[in-house]
Amino acid sequence: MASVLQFNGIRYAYPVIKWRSFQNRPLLSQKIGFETSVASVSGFCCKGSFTSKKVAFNASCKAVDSDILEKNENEDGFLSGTEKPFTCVMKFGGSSVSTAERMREVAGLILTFPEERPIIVLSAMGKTTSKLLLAGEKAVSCGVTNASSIDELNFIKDLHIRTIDELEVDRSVIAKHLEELEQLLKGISMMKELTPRTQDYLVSFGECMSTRIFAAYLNKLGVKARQYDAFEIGFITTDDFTNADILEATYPAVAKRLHSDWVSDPAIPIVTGFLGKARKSGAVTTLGRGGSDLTATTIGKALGLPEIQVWKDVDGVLTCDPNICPQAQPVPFLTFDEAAELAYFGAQVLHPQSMRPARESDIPVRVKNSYNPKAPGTLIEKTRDMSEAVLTSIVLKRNVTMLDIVSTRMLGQYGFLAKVFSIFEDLGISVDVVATSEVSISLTLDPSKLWSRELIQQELDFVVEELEKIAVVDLLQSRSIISLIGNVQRSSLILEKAFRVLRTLGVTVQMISQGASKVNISLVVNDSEAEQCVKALHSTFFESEEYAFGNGSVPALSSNTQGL
Ligand SMILES: Nc1ncnc2c1ncn2[C@@H]1O[C@H](COP(=O)(O)OP(=O)(O)O)[C@@H](O)[C@H]1O
Ligand SMILES: N[C@@H](CC(=O)OP(=O)(O)O)C(=O)O
Repeated sequence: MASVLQFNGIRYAYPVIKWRSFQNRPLLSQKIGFETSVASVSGFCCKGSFTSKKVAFNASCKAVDSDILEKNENEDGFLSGTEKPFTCVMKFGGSSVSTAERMREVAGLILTFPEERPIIVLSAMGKTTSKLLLAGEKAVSCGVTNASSIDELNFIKDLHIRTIDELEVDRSVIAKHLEELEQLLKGISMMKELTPRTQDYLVSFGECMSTRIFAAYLNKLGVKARQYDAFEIGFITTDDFTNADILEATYPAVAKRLHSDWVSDPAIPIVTGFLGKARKSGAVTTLGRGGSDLTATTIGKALGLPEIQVWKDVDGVLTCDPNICPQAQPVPFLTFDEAAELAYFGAQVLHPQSMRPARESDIPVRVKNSYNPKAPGTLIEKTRDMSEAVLTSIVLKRNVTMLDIVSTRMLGQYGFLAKVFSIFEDLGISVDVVATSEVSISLTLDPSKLWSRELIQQELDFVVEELEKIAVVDLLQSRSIISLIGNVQRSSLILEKAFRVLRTLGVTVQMISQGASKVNISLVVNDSEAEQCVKALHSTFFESEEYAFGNGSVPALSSNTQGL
């Protein structure tokens, strides 16, 4: 028996007989500790319920015919030449591949699952991206003669050459990139200018080098791997340098390229995270800091994969940033909406846009710890049991600008709101949190937009000037947004508890907003008080005895993880 799915014009045949024979084999998920998730993934690996479950993984996949290729099956029950090449995408962040030792461990982790055929997405090694950005800034003012001795350049060279030597792969793998990187910094110092376009090209060296080293290392181990620069294989983006959006054309292009290469010469793809190619200019773009998560979910959607894994240096998505609350605990389950909101409101652990492709194609995302693979991690899916859920996570976004805008009643109510938002639209500024009354609006401006567009005081002054034509405006800087992500159906309970905490601390909440997403309540406070508030809120919601996730306990470790 075989099933055939059609996706992006490619027909995939699934070996149902073979898959059924996997029934007694530990699943990937079990092996790395996803015990309670087995119910959600069992459909794609075995149980004979393949046809319906598998199709459900990707709405774009279309069941074409279930028996038509039956006669083409080989002895194993596999269809020769039409087997679906990849079983998951695994993204490893900078912290997972920061040294030669870490690269060895990640390779070992991948090889723990010989039955899987993953696509690997890698970020730049460790803090390479931040160092490249700093090197670029220094190059602008250091003078051509000093460009070669910029500290960050030498740090990056040392790190990569040391890694190559320790992994015993050939230095030639990245020699050209190191040479070109130095030339580029000299060019920047000559021009005394670093445009967003050049900046993206500059930081692309990080991912281009880490993937080349890792692919060479796998090949040295005898595991056939092929390196890919995302901007060469169909990642098409807008021309918004430093924060580009992925365009729809990416999905079929990437699927076609990875699939056809596999068919002609099977090898594990090692793809650069974070990078794309601008549709109009053809230049290299980046997807915003942390963008490799988005690369991974884009590949997951493009190929209709059953699972997307993002491997980090923490035990999953936590109840709070562990740098603020060291007692933060992993959240076992999240919905796409919760994860997106959490990321959007500042949790560094996931890229804000990364949930979109996964949600659109309904592919589960797992957040795992490459330093602690036995930890169950976080499973992100479309829905979860919210019956007892209260609060999932607390997120802090600092350095926010807030505007209080009070109408001078020159316009009617709807005219007033429309005019205010058209001013922001014209200036291309995103608004984060909004609270309105008939004659006034309080809102916060998205700080990431401010950074990426270098929205300086002058531009803020211009916004105020425009708004002052119709309103009295108060510009309030150094504010923080505390986002309470959870079950907003229980907002009374959340707010009652939260305000008790804030009253005890003597903190005044300057704005409150309950998002239409129904998973987020945002509170605006002064920057100087924010961290103390988050700690106290975390202690009340997550460290007291009455706390429970309300969605089942953290999945217990599977006995199959013992070998890891
Ligand atoms: N709610 C949260 N849950 C987990 N980690 C968080 C959270 N908020 C902030 N973080 C930080 O995010 C880091 C992981 O994200 P990131 O550095 O982008 O990982 P990677 O580089 O491995 O992709 C953690 O080390 C942690 O310090
Ligand atoms: N290297 C890029 C992209 C990325 O996703 O990195 P990480 O996975 O380490 O967050 C950055 O630092 O932003």
